[in-house]
Amino acid sequence: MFGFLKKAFGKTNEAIREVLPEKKTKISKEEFEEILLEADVDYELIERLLESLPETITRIQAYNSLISVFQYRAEWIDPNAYHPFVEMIIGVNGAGKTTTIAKLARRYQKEGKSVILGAGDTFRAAAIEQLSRWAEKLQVPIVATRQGHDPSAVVFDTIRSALAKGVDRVIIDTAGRLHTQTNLAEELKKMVRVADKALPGAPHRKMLILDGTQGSSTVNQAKAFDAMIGIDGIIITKLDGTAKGGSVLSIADQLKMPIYFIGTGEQPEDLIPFKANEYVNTILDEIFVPA
Ligand SMILES: Nc1nc2c(ncn2[C@@H]2O[C@H](COP(=O)(O)OP(=O)(O)OP(=O)(O)O)[C@@H](O)[C@H]2O)c(=O)[nH]1
Repeated sequence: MFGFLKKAFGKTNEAIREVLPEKKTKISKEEFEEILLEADVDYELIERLLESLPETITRIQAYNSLISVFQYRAEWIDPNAYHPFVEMIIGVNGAGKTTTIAKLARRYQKEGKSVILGAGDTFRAAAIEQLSRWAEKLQVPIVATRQGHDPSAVVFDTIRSALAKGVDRVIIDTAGRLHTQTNLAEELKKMVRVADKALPGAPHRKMLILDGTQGSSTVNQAKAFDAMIGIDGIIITKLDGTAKGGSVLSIADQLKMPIYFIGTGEQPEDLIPFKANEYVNTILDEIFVPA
């Protein structure tokens, strides 16, 4: 797992090495500040972190400082607590929703769970096609209608089909953009209401997909979606292709929501559970000489 994370943060680690060509046992406050800036951590957060640190910083001190960002109370949702477990995948177009749905489906299959997909982005024909292709590749059933049809009908049919067939996990795609933001909010709210009608309590998890290459600016997107329907958790994609790995800290700090997974590539296997301690250690391994 550690190796996977290292690979995912390759570009961020390169950026750190530019600031600090050689690993050290202690670093100065200025060096720590520069490293965090280079990794795209929000400046206001950096200032806060530096405030409580001494002029020269050891690994333990840096660890305690960075890990503190993740120490907020958040409710973690366990898919195994529900049958079927219904999950809605939310986010702007291009964030990586479709690919992430494929990754989740593959992951659940590996856990021995049966999966059904719902093609709830009926705004774009391409989205329906793309998800259908993944369904075929992964050999999972999919409920899809034609472009322009009501996505809430897809939600209802997908959940009912899961109930009828005893499927374990339901993953529903949603539109990332409609003609107006108000339309999008109304559509997402209706999808949530209809899910609850099909199965009281559903959807159990509304998962937001954030594009890691967009850095800390994704925080505003997240707040907008959270205001619309309430977000239960986050997946950050494309961290493998960017030096902005530090944005995870800003996202955690500002949203205080569970970060469930990070996307580390374009293949269905490229999804790893996010663990704050591994993340912090991956960054610190690049700064400090091994103890
Ligand atoms: N390197 C990398 N690429 C990713 C990752 N996740 C998604 N992508 C790529 O990002 C692009 C957009 O992903 P999609 O899954 O199509 O995104 P979407 O949010 O469904 O976007 P639309 O299809 O435009 O709605 C694709 O080329 C994916 O292969 C990731 O974790 N790492």
